[in-house]
Amino acid sequence: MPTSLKSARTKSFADVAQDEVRERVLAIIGDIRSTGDAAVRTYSETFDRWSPESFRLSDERVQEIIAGLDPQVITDIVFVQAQVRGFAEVQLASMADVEVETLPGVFLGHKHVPVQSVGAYVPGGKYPLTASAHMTIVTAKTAGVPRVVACTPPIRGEIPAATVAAMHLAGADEIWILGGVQAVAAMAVGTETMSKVDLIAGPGNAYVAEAKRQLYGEVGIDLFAGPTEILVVADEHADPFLVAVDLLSQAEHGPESPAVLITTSERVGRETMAHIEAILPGMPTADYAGPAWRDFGQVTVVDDLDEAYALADSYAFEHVQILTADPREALDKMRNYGALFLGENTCVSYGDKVIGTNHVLPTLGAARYTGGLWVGKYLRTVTYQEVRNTETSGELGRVCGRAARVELFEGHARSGDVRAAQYLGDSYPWIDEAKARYQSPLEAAGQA
Ligand SMILES: NC(=O)c1ccc[n+]([C@@H]2O[C@H](COP(=O)([O-])OP(=O)(O)OC[C@H]3O[C@@H](n4cnc5c(N)ncnc54)[C@H](O)[C@@H]3O)[C@@H](O)[C@H]2O)c1
Ligand SMILES: [Zn+2]
Repeated sequence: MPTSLKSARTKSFADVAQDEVRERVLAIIGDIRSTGDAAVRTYSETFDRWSPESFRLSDERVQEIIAGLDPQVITDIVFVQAQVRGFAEVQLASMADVEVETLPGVFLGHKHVPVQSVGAYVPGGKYPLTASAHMTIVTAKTAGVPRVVACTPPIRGEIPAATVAAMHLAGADEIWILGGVQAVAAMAVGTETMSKVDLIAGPGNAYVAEAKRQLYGEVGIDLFAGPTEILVVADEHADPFLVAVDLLSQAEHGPESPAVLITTSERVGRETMAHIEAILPGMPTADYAGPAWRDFGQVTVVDDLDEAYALADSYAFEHVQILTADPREALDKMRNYGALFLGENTCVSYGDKVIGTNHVLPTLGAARYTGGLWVGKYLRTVTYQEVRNTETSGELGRVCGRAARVELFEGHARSGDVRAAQYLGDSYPWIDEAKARYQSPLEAAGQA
């Protein structure tokens, strides 16, 4: 039986705030839909105190911003983008186009066609999330998306220079300093200055994630990627100090970010909690990490690792870190997670910032039905068919006629009938009657 050493104060952020978020987002989208750029500007002023002449940066401005950066920042961006691109290319190569002959002369196939325009949302309200530019833009460009519009908010009234550099180096075609619902809505519905996109990708806070959710259908979205979540599965071999550091690394994203430890060792659970209390006071981002841990932090002791995996699966969390003697076991035993981090030599921060797997990942249980952002999310798998054998076409026509009439679809059935008649000589009274009633328009004109 699981024993709780620390439970969350409130069940989840979704339970406490979702209604308020939903209504506010609905109103903002409605305003942007009706008054376009004017509403975008008003909301940018209200939420970000940001109202430049143009929200879109010119190429010259982008070059100036890049020139002002420490060269090491650029070198690191280039390194990380190479990791993200390299892995995305391997994933792309795993997606073969197919064509198969299923019956004599029947050719069925699928192709992967890139989405033609993408809006990449790069968060930046609390932190300038430079790495999100690699994740959304490099991956879109690897998929072959021709137009990528990149949006990020100003941070405390300033343009986030490293993020702009990352957007440019990733291959963004347009760079806009615009955040929140106003950016997502402008990209989805279009305004006087923004031409709308086909799909919006990228993570964000509860408002951004909700805006994508509400606009889905009108525009494509990658997935529901809201406030960060971390869950650690640890056995008695885990180092409680490391567990504490890694839990706080994700709690710092914001006060609504849950951090959960499931362990087979009560000692590891208690020592981790004590380390967290000791680390927090000296942590510059304690204003976010502290409340996140206090309100949404959980520690549960279970009897064995199978119970730990089952409990972890029930959370379906974004990030799941396995700190056990045999971390790879989780690959076979776990089902619900956005990304797995196996063993103490890696961590969620590597996934977030450097290693090359995508950090845009499902939250709030979305891991039950989707993985994270990857090159495949920017591709549409479209099918085609061709029948090169008339006899097979006639035989399919007979089946089509019968199958469609079961559904009372006479029109569908007739498309099958005409082919069965033409290629196999079948006769259908409706064809004879329709042909008898037919009058050629040329003859009709001649008679008049
Ligand atoms: N799931 C993932 O893959 C993933 C990855 C990275 C980051 N994240 C999450 O992204 C989020 C980033 O959040 P952030 O806030 O720092 O940046 P953000 O860019 O997502 O949001 C900032 C914007 O929120 C808007 N906003 C702020 N308060 C508002 C209000 N009261 N009403 C309406 N709009 C408001 C503002 O317009 C601002 O531009 C974090 O929650 C982080 O955990 C998720
Ligand atoms: Zn993180």
